[in-house]
Amino acid sequence: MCKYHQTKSTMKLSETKLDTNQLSNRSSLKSNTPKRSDSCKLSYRNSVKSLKSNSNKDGGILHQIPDLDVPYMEINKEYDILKNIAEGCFAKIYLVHHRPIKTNVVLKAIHTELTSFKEFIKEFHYSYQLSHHPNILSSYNVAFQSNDYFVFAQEYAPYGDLAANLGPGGLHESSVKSIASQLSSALGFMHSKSLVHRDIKLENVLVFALDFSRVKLCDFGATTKEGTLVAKIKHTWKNFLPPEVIESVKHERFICRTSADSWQFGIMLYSLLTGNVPWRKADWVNDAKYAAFKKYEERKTTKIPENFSKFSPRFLRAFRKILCHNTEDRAKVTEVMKYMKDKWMDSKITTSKSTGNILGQAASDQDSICVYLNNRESKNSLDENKTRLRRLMSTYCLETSLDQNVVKKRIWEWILSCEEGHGDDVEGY
Ligand SMILES: Nc1ncnc2c1ncn2[C@@H]1O[C@H](COP(=O)(O)OP(=O)(O)OP(=O)(O)O)[C@@H](O)[C@H]1O
Repeated sequence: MCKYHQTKSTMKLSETKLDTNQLSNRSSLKSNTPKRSDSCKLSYRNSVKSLKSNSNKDGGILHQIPDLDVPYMEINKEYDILKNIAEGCFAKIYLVHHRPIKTNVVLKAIHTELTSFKEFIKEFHYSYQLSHHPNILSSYNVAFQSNDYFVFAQEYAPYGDLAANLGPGGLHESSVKSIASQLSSALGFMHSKSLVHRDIKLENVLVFALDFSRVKLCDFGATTKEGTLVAKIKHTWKNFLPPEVIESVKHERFICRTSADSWQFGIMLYSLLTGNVPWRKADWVNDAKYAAFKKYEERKTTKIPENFSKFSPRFLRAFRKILCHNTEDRAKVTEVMKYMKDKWMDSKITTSKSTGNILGQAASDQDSICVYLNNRESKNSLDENKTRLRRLMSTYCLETSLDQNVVKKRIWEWILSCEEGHGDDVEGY
């Protein structure tokens, strides 16, 4: 069997055929350093063993980001690029064919100007170490630098991400339950190791079966140990940010908690069930939809907010707990499992689920629009990405027929307004 395709339970680093040792002919990044690929392998073999046997809450060795070096190699030396799958805010995602092993894998290539080497190693470390969970994307023990990119290898998700699979009316309740249970398991696993993902969104869940019976969490670029002081992640949808993050003072750090993942998980469930987001921003002062929900969640009114009226009373209870404003009282991600036997949508509600009624609000969320357009348009995205972007925007009920000159102007305004705070969006270790 191809070593890339071994099941996670049997995948050991010593058996991973294409590992950094196989890149040993390539010059080390720092020629005066010892052969770092050896220490990388050793370190990881130990840590995988420890991780499996380590049941204590602090995650043990998982939190020790190794002091690795990676070899230099040009991608085309061993790989044929088959497809540019996507461009995230930080990374280019390529489907490639690895000639020596004759197999297809994905390379995530992060521009060296967009990340530090330390941050890259941190993402690679968490991606690799969490890989043995069945609902977490498998990353391989392959990392290198190529020209201006830090690169690591992952398995390929044939059906893209959840955003690309979500229509305007949302998914069927049974599919959402299946996705919810898999993500609850993946996130519950991370939380049991005191790790916070910090960027739960539709684009970070990859689809391996068209009936959603196999989905996997990806993108551990923002993953952080619980309790660490962090700054806001700027390049993400504001709709998904929890209130405590929205409320955090600009440029000031805050303590990262697993409750933030619970919140984003709750917003994702809403999005999957409805094809919409519940509000533009969890800011009760400036967002009427969130203000109405907060009042209901805090039992200051019995009036169900209009955009929540389509859910069953039982699932409304779940939403109240997972979208609880108070982080101390917010439900854990695993709480959703208690509701698997209940109906989630209210069958009495017959109105169409697909009304894009937050267009007015969402279209004014220029940061969200610009983050995406800036990211994809300015990098000469492929048509495929543009289609995906349009689909994604329609999922979030964002205007898709924008005047491109207006868009460009907004992008530049946004870039200029961000420049001042650039570099604040990544936490320290
Ligand atoms: N292994 C994979 N197989 C298929 N598609 C993938 C894979 N990894 C990533 N993608 C696609 O590429 C997109 C971007 O990937 P990823 O989130 O890792 O990059 P990023 O630059 O860190 O993203 P972000 O913009 O969220 O910061 C994903 O949303 C998904 O659509």
